Amino acid sequence: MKPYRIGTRGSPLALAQAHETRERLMAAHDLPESAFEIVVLSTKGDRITDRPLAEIGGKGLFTEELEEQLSDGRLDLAVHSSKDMPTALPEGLGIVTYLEREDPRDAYISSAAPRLEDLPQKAVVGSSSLRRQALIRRLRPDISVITFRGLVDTRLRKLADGEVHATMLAFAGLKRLGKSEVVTNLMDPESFPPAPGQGAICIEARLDDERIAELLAPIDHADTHAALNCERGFLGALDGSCRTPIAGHATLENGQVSFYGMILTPDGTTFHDIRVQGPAADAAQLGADAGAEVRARAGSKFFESWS
Ligand SMILES: NCc1[nH]cc(CCC(=O)O)c1CC(=O)O
Repeated sequence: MKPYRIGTRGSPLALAQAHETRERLMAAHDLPESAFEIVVLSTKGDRITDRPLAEIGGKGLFTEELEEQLSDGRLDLAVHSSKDMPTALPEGLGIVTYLEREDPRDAYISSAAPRLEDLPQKAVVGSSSLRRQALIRRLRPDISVITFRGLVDTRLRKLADGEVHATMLAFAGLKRLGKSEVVTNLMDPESFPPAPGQGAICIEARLDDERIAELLAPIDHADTHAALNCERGFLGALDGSCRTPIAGHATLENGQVSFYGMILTPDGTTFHDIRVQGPAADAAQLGADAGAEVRARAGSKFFESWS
C-alpha cells in the first residue's frame, strides 16, 4: 500500500511535531514507520525571517503551500501548530484532529533577572509576537521590546550574545525541542495569557476524505479539541483586525469549558478581558460570543486607534 503522505514545514519544531504525529498514528494502528512518508515543504513564513509576521501580513503564512498540496491530493494530511492556523481555511479543508495539548504557557528566558518583573529599568526584551509585546508593555511600560524573529535556536543565540536582556517563547515548543532547561520562569496564564491555540498540534485534511478521518479519529484528544474550538471561536469573532494583540486560553474540566480571553492595544495601556464558562459541546459558540462581547465593549475606536 502507498504510504500516507504527511506534510510539514521544515523547521526543527515543525519536524518534531510531524514525527510526534507519525508516532501516535503508528501506535494507534500498529503500523510500521514505512506506512508514512513525511514531506517537508517551505512556506512564505519560513522564507521571510527579517520582518515581523504582522508586517508581512496575509493569512496562512505558514500554511499556504501545505494546503495547496492537500487540496490537490499530493498530501493526505498536514501537521501544524494550531497557533499558526488562520481561522478561515481553504474550501474543502479543515482541522480534523488535535493532539493532546502541551503546556500552553509562555516561557521567560533570561540570565539578567529571574522574572520579567525583576528586569532592570529600560531593559530590552526580544519578541516579535504582537501579543507578547503588548503583554510585556502592560506589565512593564519602561521595557523596550524589539522585533526578534527566526528559529528558536537563532533567538537563543541572540540572547546569549547579549542583544537583549530576555526573550519569551512558547514553553511547548521548547519542550518539543528538548530545550526546556533554558527556561528561567513560566508566565502565569492569567496575567500573561497565551495565544489561542498555543501548545496544541493540529492536523488538517480534506473534509471529504473518510479514509483519513478514520485514520485520525483515534489520536484526536477530545478536551483539547473542545478547548481549541472555543479559542478559535474567540479569534474568529475578532478577525479582520489581525494587527490586534489577542490572547485566549480555554481549559476543560468535567465536560465544562472555562475560557479567559483578552484583547490589548499594542502599547499595552488599554485592554479588555472576559471570562466565560459553559458545556464543552457549545465551546465554539461560547468563544465566538466572548469575542463578540469584547469587540463590542472595546468599541470601534479601540481597533482604529492604531494600524
Ligand atoms: N510561529 C511561531 C510558533 N508557532 C508555534 C510555536 C510554539 C509551539 C506551540 O505553540 O505549539 C511557535 C514558536 C513560539 O511561539 O515560541
